[in-house]
Amino acid sequence: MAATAQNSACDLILFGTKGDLARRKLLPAMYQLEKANLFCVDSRIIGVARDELSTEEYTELVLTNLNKFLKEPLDNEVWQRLQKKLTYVQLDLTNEQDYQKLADVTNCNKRVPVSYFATPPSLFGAICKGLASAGLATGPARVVLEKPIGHDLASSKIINDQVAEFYDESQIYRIDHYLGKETVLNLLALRFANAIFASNWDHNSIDHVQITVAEEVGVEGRWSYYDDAGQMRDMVQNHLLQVLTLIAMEPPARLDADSIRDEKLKVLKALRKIDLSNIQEKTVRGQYASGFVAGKAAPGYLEEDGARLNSRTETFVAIKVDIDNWRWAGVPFYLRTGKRMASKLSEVVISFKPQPHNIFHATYSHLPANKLIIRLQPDEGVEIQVLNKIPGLGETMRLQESKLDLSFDETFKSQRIADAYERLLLEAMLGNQYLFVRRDEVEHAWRWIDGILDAWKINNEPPKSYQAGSWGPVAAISLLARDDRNWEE
Ligand SMILES: NC(=O)C1=CN([C@@H]2O[C@H](COP(=O)(O)OP(=O)(O)OC[C@H]3O[C@@H](n4cnc5c(N)ncnc54)[C@H](OP(=O)(O)O)[C@@H]3O)[C@@H](O)[C@H]2O)C=CC1
Ligand SMILES: O=C1O[C@H](COP(=O)(O)O)[C@@H](O)[C@H](O)[C@H]1O
Repeated sequence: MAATAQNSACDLILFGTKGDLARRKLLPAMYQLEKANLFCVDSRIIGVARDELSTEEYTELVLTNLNKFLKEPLDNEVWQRLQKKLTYVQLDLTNEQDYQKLADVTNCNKRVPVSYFATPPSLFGAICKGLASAGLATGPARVVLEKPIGHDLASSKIINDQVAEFYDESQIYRIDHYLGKETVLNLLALRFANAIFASNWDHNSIDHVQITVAEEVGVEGRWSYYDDAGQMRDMVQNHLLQVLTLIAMEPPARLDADSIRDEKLKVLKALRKIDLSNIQEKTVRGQYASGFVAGKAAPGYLEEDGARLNSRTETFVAIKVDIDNWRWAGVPFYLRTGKRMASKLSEVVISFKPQPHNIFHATYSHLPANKLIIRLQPDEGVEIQVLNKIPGLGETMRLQESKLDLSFDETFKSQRIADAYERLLLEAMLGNQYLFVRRDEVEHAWRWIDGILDAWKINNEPPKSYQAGSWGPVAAISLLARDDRNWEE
C-alpha cells in the first residue's frame, strides 16, 4: 500500500509507553517511520504511563530506549524531527477522571486519535471507557489492541464486548504482528499473483504442509505473563493460526480487509475439532530443560528468573491439524512452535505429492517430493526444491535435488525489510484494517484452541521434557513418523 507523509495527521496515544513492547518495538518502529518520512509532519505521539514525568524527561527516556533498541546508529536529524512530536501524559488507567488530561493535549478537529493499548488486556475496557469520557472514541478515532485478547473464548468475549461498548468494529485494530511481517504478506503475493502455485494449491497436488516457528529465546523476563499463557496461547492461538489461514484460505475477491478476513474465518471454522478423543494422536506439549542454545548454556524453564516450582506450562507445542473442506481433504497441516529451540527459524514447507509414475525407477525407487519452502525469518526468502539431471555422459540418467532459491536479501538488495510493527503502526494511522484481526476470527481461533486446552487439562499429563537447544520432545518426531513423514530440518 503506497504511503506518503501526507497521510492524515494522528494523535498517536501510546498506553504502556514505558513497557517492554513499547520500548523494544513500538518506539523504534516510530523512529523508522519518521526516518522514511511516513509520519505525517502534523502527527503527535502521546506517551502515557503512571509515573510523574515531564515531557522533557520522557523525551530523554525515549532517546535512551532508541539508543538501546534501534538496530542501527541513531540519525540525529531524524531524532530532532521525531522528538518534536513527543508529549507525555501521566495517567492512572483505572481512573476515569484522569483521561481529561488527554482531551487537553489532543485535537480531534485536526488529528485522528489513534490509541495503542500496549498494556495488559485486563485494562482495555477501562481505557476505552476513559477515552470515551474524554471524547476520544467518536468519528474516525481508532484503537489498536495488543494480543492476547483474553485467555480463552469466554474472557476474549468479555474484552471484545467491553471495547465494542465504545468503538465500532471498523474502529478496532487487533494486532497480530505476524501479519505485519514482509514474508507473511508475501504469502498473498505468492499464492494469488502466480498461476503456477494457484493451480497447484490443493489436495490434488499437495501432500502435507508444515509450519514451524522456533525461537532461541526463553521467556525473556516475562515469566508471570508467560506461565499463565504458555506457548499455545502466546503463539498458536494467534501467530501460527494466522499463518495457517493465509496458506489455506480461498482466493479473496479483492485485497480489502473484509474480503481477506471472510476467507480466513472460513478456514478457522473448518478446523477439525481436537478434544479428549484425539488429543494424544494430534498434539504434543513440551517444556524445556536446561541445555545449550547457540553454544551458550541455557537454564531450564523451571530455573528461569521468577520461575514457580513445578509449573506444568508448555513451552513447546506440535499439532497435526486437519482442515475439513473440499480443498484440503486429506492434507494434514503440521504446526510446531517452541522456546529455546535449536535455532530461530520460522518457515512454511509445502510438500507436493510424488509423481504418479516413476520413469527413473531403474536408478531411483523413490523420487523425493518437490517442496516449496517459504522462509519467514531469518534469511527471508522462497525456495523451491526440484530434481535436475546431473550433467554428464553415460547410460544412466543421474538426478540431483537442487534449489531455486530466492533470498530477499540477494534479490531486493537495496530494500530494507521493515519490522512488522512499522507496517502495522503505519496501516493503523492510514486507517487500513486488512492486516488486523476481526473479532470473529479471534473468537473462532479461541473456540478451537479451547478444545485442546480443555483436553490437556482433563488429561492432566505433564509436558514432555526437551533439552534447550533441541528441536523439541521426541514425541514431536513421532507425531510425523506415525504418518511416515519427517519434520523439515
Ligand atoms: N513484550 C512483548 O514482546 C509483547 C507484548 N505483547 C502484549 O503487549 C502488551 C504489553 O506488554 P509488555 O510491554 O510486555 O508489558 P509490560 O508489563 O512491560 O508493560 C505494560 C505497561 O502497562 C502499563 N500499566 C499497567 N497497569 C497500568 C495502570 N493501572 N495505569 C497505567 N499504566 C498501566 C504499565 O505502565 P507503568 O510503566 O506505568 O507501570 C506498563 O508500562 C500485553 O498485552 C502483551 O501481551 C504482545 C506481543 C509481544
Ligand atoms: O507475540 C509474541 O511473539 C514473539 C515472537 O515474535 P517474533 O517476531 O520474534 O517471531 C514471542 O517471543 C513472544 O513470546 C510472543 O508474545
